[in-house]
Amino acid sequence: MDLFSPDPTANVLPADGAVYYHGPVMDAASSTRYYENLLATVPWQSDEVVLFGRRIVTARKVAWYGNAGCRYAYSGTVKTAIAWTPELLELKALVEEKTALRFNSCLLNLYASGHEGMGWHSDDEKSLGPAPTIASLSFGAERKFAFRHKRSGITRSLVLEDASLLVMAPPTQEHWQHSLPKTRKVGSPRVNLTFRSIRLPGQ
Ligand SMILES: O=C(O)CCC(=O)C(=O)O
Ligand SMILES: [Fe+2]
Repeated sequence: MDLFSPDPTANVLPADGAVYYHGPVMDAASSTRYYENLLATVPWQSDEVVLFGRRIVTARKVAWYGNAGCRYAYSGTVKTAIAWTPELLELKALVEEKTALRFNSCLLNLYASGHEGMGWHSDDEKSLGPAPTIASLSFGAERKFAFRHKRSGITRSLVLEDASLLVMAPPTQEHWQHSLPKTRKVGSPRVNLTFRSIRLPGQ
């Protein structure tokens, strides 16, 4: 085995969770093709979140794709998923093959540069169920990704490379928060896709 390639069976976290970094999961030509397709074709929009009772418009842009009928209650608004494109279905199939899991929706994030990031949070919305696995695919600029344990405050971080896959398995969201820190060192865009499984009404 190449000493420098990540071991997808090694847990990034020391306790209370399971995070696996697969490194790049496709060749450079494919990743450039997906990156350019996503930048150009996704209807990117600023996200609106309610924080301490105030409405905040984020610099980061988002889009939410999913199976027909996927609705998602999130920070005071209800979102309806956009129908999968052929490219996103290809990426979903790749992620499902790597994780041996199925996903029915995907939240896409666009960070124009290192001036944009995402603060500490857990992906613990009720609609994800009690033990969600989140699979995160990254394209474009390399960015640092950090974890912080909710009780002890200990942190772990890693660099998410172009075309890389990160899998956050249960009970990670229960005990850890994650963030994408802002940085002055990055001047180019990063696209991130987080595949999730939303529980639909009646399930
Ligand atoms: O951009 C990332 O890598 C993380 C995105 C994230 O944490 C989220 O969408 O919940
Ligand atoms: Fe998240």
